[in-house]
Amino acid sequence: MAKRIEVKDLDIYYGSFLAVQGVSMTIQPRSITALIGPSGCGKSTFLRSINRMHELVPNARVEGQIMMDGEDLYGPTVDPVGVRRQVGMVFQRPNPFPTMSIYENVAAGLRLNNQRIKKADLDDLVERSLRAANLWTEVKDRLAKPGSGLSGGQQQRLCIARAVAVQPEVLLMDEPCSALDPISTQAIEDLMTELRSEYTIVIVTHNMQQAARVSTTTGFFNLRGVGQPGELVEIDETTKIFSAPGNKATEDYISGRFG
Ligand SMILES: Nc1ncnc2c1ncn2[C@@H]1O[C@H](COP(=O)(O)OP(=O)(O)OP(=O)(O)O)[C@@H](O)[C@H]1O
Repeated sequence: MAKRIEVKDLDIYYGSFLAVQGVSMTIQPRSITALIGPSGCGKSTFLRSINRMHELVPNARVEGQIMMDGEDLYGPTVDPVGVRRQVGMVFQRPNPFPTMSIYENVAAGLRLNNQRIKKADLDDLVERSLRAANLWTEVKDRLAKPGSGLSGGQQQRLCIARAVAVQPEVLLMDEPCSALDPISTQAIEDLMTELRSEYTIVIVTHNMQQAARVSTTTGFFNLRGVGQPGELVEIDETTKIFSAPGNKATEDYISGRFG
């Protein structure tokens, strides 16, 4: 299921404001790529360009190319809704559909994709997704209860179950643990490590220890200067970035000298 993403010379705009400039990188399948960097350097903007959510902002656009297993995600005939189905996203704050039950939260996307799905098949997929998100045992006796009644960490795992239910190729996670306590954070990190074997995962995090713990590859973004666009400074194996980065700015950032 996992796919390789190749980004070439990507520029990302909000209207006339160039927020991110000249990003080129390869994101490997069955791996976790962490994106780190100071506030405002464009990590979230870049992440949202991978599933074409960026263009939901009025007048926002990209130039350049993002290829997923050879297919240009911004090709003229490509349906952005289809891209978002293949490239799932988990946000900073858990955002389950508040009035829906736990079951319906996971089933909603499946129903949208396949309106004729049989109840037994849906039950099976909901269970599988909740198991994949390490949530099944905690919720199996309360599937009809609202998703909003779960703890923050459980809600975030519910959102991950909802994202994996539609069997995406890629999972984007924008600071998925920043609203969670350390125990829930560990549960999500363990889950990411398990999901790694099946997906291409890209995570934005401010937590350097988290990037070091969970990711295989780390990309460091920085601002070229005040009022200047963000750029990808370097990307390499996580162990290398945290032990011997190639760039002074990366070293300063990971050692806490700025950001
Ligand atoms: N909807 C928007 N409209 C206009 N400009 C935006 C919008 N969202 C972000 N920006 C701008 O784009 C730049 C990059 O922002 P972005 O949120 O991607 O950075 P970030 O690295 O993810 O920051 P943080 O770590 O604080 O979340 C910033 O200058 C920001 O002000």
